[in-house]
Amino acid sequence: MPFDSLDIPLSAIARPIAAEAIIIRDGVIQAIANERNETVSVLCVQQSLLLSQLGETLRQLPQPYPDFLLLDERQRPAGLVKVSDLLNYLLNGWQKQNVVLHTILETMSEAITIVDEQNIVQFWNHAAEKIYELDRSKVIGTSLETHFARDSIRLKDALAAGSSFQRVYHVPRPDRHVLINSAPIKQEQQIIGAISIEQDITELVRLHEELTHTTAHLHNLQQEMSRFQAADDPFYIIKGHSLPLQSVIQTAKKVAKTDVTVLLYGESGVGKELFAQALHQFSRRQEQPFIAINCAAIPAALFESELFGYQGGAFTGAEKKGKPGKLELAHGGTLFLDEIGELSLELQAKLLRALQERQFYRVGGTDPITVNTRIIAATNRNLEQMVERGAFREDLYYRLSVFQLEIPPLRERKEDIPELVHLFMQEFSFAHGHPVPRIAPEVMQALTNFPWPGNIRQLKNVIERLLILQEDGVIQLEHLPSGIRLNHETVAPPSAQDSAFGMMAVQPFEPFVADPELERKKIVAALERTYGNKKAAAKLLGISRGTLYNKLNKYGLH
Ligand SMILES: Nc1ncnc2c1ncn2[C@@H]1O[C@H](COP(=O)(O)OP(=O)(O)OP(=O)(O)O)[C@@H](O)[C@H]1O
Repeated sequence: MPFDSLDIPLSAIARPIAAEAIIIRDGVIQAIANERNETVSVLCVQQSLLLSQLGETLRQLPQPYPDFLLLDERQRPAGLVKVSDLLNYLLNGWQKQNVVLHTILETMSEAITIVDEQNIVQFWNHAAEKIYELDRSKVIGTSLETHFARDSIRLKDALAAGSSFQRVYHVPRPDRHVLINSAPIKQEQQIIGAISIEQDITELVRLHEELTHTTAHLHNLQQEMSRFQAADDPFYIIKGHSLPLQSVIQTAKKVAKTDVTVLLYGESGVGKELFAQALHQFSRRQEQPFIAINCAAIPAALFESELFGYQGGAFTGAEKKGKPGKLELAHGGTLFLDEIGELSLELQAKLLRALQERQFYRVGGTDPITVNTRIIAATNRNLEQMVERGAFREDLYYRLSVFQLEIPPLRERKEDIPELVHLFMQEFSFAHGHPVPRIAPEVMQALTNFPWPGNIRQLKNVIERLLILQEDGVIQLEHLPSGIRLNHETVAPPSAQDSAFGMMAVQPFEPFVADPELERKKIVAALERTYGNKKAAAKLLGISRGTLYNKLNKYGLH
């Protein structure tokens, strides 16, 4: 039997028959004599018979079925078709077709499910086993509802409504995205089951999400670039769109246009120097020098000559013709006094005098020097407390803090972290000649939850380290410094503020969640976040894979 034929070529099965064995009455063939010369009733049929006709034909006959007398085109006897031969032929053909059909279904990369009219699974192919991680031995003969949430079974629609649908996007489980083709299986207008063919597009969805992410990032970069090209906003070097940071920037822009002395407050590494530079660039003095001096880095003995300069021959080792100090070099521009809290009381007095009188003397000099220099100072110390303790002069404090700008630490503007991470990742990748690696979601989560005592400087260092340690273009949790990993493992439950931004869709897991609905949601979110990868989801949730499987069972999340 050809694989695709529904015709039964009767002549191929027919046995030869002698003309004298045929019994004709009233000109009509009535019967034949068999080998033992007994009379046997026959059914006269044409050369070939459609399978559908065969069923119909047999149904009209008495049982046991008679043999067939085959007629040729001119209605002359052409041979005898024995019912047993016909059954053998049909059985053989059915077996062949069955094997072919099975091979086709098993070779397909789509998940194929066939249910009967009771929604009991009759067929479950290899691709379905793989996609749903369910062995056929567990599925065949059971209801789909034992494995999938009731309202996620689209086959039921095909069964109930008897309608077909094509390429319907569906999420049968939190970790799976499929396109379904489904149709009822009908036999003579009666629905006897349904079939669904599901194409797994999980990977496609994941890639698409990544692409959207990358495109959004590219878009941000382009925006930044255009701002850079416009070169009209010196504050663009200060990255971050959080409200606390943006509000400091707005205030800084206002004070930048004046000549007022500014005191920048903030923890180490928050970007005080960046602010000082931007303040200068945004001021009328932008064409004039910006000179920075770190009060902590210069030994007290040298500080005075650094700040005020010295006269030729003022002391041994000094240049003959003398040297201008930073205050003088910054004339017309800005002098940035970093770490002002480290200045000794003696030097504080000297600095105060210079600021008050707007003139000073070089070390060993006798001629007063008058300068027009704007002062911006910065500190990570609490100067008010230092004043109370007598470690900082009160008059200098008031002189410097005409306008105070407090730069918030990174932990108070966590929403800036993903942006900064991506930015530094790009910068360092470029510098090291690497392609930009991908960051596993749990890494971003760990970075965002870390309190960053060293602020942006520390974050920058960590990113550079990650870039060196990354493997295969992906940064994983194990690449993080142990302190950050430890914090990630023990971090407190999410605050309302944390969940305000998308990167934090999944929050660290609390092992004993009292509210099962909340626990269920967390698990679903983790599976979505990890595209159904249970190992990664368990890691993200901070539980073992076994516990995750137990919980999936408990919540029916299959
Ligand atoms: N908002 C920001 N965007 C991009 N880079 C930043 C930002 N803030 C700080 N940085 C970077 O972080 C590092 C530390 O910044 P900066 O030196 O300005 O901090 P600081 O507050 O002056 O530190 P310290 O008090 O220790 O002197 C620098 O490399 C700086 O470029």
